[in-house]
Amino acid sequence: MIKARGLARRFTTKFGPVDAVRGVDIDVAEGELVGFLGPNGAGKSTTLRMLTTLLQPTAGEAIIAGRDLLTDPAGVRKNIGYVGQKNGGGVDQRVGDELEFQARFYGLSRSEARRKAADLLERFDLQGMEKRVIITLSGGQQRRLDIAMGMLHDPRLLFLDEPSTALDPQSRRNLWDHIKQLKADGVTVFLTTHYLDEADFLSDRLLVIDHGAIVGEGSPDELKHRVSGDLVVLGTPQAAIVATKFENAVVDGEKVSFRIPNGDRALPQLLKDLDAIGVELHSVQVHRPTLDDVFLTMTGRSLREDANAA
Ligand SMILES: Nc1ncnc2c1ncn2[C@@H]1O[C@H](COP(=O)(O)OP(=O)(O)OP(=O)(O)O)[C@@H](O)[C@H]1O
Repeated sequence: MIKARGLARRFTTKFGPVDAVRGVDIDVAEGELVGFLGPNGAGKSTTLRMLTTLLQPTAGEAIIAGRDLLTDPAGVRKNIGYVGQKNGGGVDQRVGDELEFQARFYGLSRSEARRKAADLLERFDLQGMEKRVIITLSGGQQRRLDIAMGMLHDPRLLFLDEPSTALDPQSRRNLWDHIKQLKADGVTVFLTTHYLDEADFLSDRLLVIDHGAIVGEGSPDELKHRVSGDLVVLGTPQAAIVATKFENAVVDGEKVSFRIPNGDRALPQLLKDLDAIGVELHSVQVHRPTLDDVFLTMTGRSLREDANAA
């Protein structure tokens, strides 16, 4: 669905050139839900704007939904949906009017537009809201309406830019369910996010971008396994002795922690070995690595801190 090679964008500013995206390769198969994860300023929006024809790349090429980005941008536009960070349509319009107006814009007849609007309102849990003025909808309802508008022409590939920004936790979960449903309906989804929980929950596969370059790729679980291993924390009065057995072990009073691959599977043998050398244990915990551990290992920075600072 997406095959991009060496896609790059340099901005010229009065302070000199800014290489926002430095030659990225992106492959997305039909039916995948791919998360594009990175901190603020990493180059997510710039990449997305290039993939959706809104911004001309300074180098590289791409085939999007079967069309050539450089030679057939109109063809790309016809075959994709794009939901930006601030869509909203005409905020002083009524929900139903706006959907029908946009549907007519895509060439649907009046009756087809009405049918399509009703269908999308139901699909995105907005039944009965036709007559509401858009600005009176809740944040979550407005986001769902934005996505409904992006789906008016039944694109097989949908781009979502930071879909759940500024939503409360309950609305975010609800929106995520709708995004998962799109995938279940066969739509290929490519979304940008700087939220670890969103990337983890939604993505079949993640592309991690930092400073305009892709620094990691894989399913959330693959990335977590590959980079950090599981964190094992043992409570024992002999913490210092246990620490000598593991590389990178950290002792904190009567606690010792260290990382090992597949901690849950390794643990039974490990406990037997410790017992054999007379180590007395009070508690045992295994923590699976988080995507933040992954990001920290890849870039030396915590994405959580970046996200909190945003
Ligand atoms: N029009 C522009 N002119 C100059 N620099 C730009 C322009 N647009 C983006 N940049 C710079 O390019 C880099 C990447 O920006 P981009 O908006 O793609 O990041 P992002 O990952 O989407 O961040 P955010 O999550 O904040 O939207 C940043 O350093 C940004 O300041």
